Amino acid sequence: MDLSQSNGTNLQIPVIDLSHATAQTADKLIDAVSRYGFVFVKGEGLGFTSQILDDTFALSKSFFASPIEEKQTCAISANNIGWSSMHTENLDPKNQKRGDFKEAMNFGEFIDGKAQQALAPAIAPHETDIHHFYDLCHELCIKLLKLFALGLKIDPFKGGEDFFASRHDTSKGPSGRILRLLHYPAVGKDESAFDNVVDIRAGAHSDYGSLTLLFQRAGQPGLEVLSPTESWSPVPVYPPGTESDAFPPILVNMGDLMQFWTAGVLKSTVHRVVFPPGESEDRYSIAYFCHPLDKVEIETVPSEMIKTRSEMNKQQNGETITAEGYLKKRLAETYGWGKAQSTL
Ligand SMILES: O=C(O)CCC(=O)C(=O)O
Ligand SMILES: [Fe+2]
Repeated sequence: MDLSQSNGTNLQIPVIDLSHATAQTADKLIDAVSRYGFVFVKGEGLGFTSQILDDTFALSKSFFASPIEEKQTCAISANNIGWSSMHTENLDPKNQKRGDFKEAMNFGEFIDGKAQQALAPAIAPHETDIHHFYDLCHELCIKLLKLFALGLKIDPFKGGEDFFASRHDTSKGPSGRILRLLHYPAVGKDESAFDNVVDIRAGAHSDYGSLTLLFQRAGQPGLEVLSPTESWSPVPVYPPGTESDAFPPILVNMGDLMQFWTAGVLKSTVHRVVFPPGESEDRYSIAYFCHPLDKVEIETVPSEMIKTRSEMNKQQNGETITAEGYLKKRLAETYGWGKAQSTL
């Protein structure tokens, strides 16, 4: 099978309304992420509004349109935060010679309301807004983590609903979470080097953390998910039934750490971003990569649904790994970063 081609089949990723979440909502979520690794969520009370999304995307657009010298003032550092220019990141080094044709701005954790890296002039005046967006993303992740724990029927005497959420409680310590603005520029028709070939903009990969939130824009599709039959399925921006919503539902996917933690019960699915040939509009997206606290030990989840498969979680030497150790290992594998500090 030619994995570079899209086959056009839609995966029908479920859309779940979190407005009045119950145990039944939790079961539906678990069903979706154990099947697809992806789920759309929407609902009242999540804090996201059309205005907030429009403003954050407008900020992203103005940052990426800034002169290169300004963007270079916040160039990416070895701890994975800052601006990465076109072709810097190669998410699929086995199959791609060149890095992805995209640029990104990664924000690490805010400390006392301050970003931990330099901010370019387009962003500096909006530090508080970015911080607010960051917080909304984290609150949604906590809500989802509680529902996952509920759906997995985690032993109430061993953390119950709070099992995952308490391990992501950022008031207790640092974590590797990242808010990422992404820009995929359109390539003019005459310059297109991609005629008749799929123009892959984010190489095939799975995410590293516990879960990822993805915000897409109307009219800017491109995400594809590798289906269990090993074909690429496009993910719509507005899945069926949401077409008249004020803004697209938020796409949630599991990261590799969550798959590892739940012994494969919750799936981390390979995905990529492709650009339609001749598309003249740039694509912008925003991702929030949620991670447990650095010092959290990724120990067996006390759930009967997971126990049977949990022995896979032991490292070869029988010790558990921390969230920080896991992330460093993955970054070192991809970028050759932090090898010296890696705990593995
Ligand atoms: O831009 C997108 O839609 C997806 C980006 C992505 O998968 C990533 O940055 O990990
Ligand atoms: Fe991703």
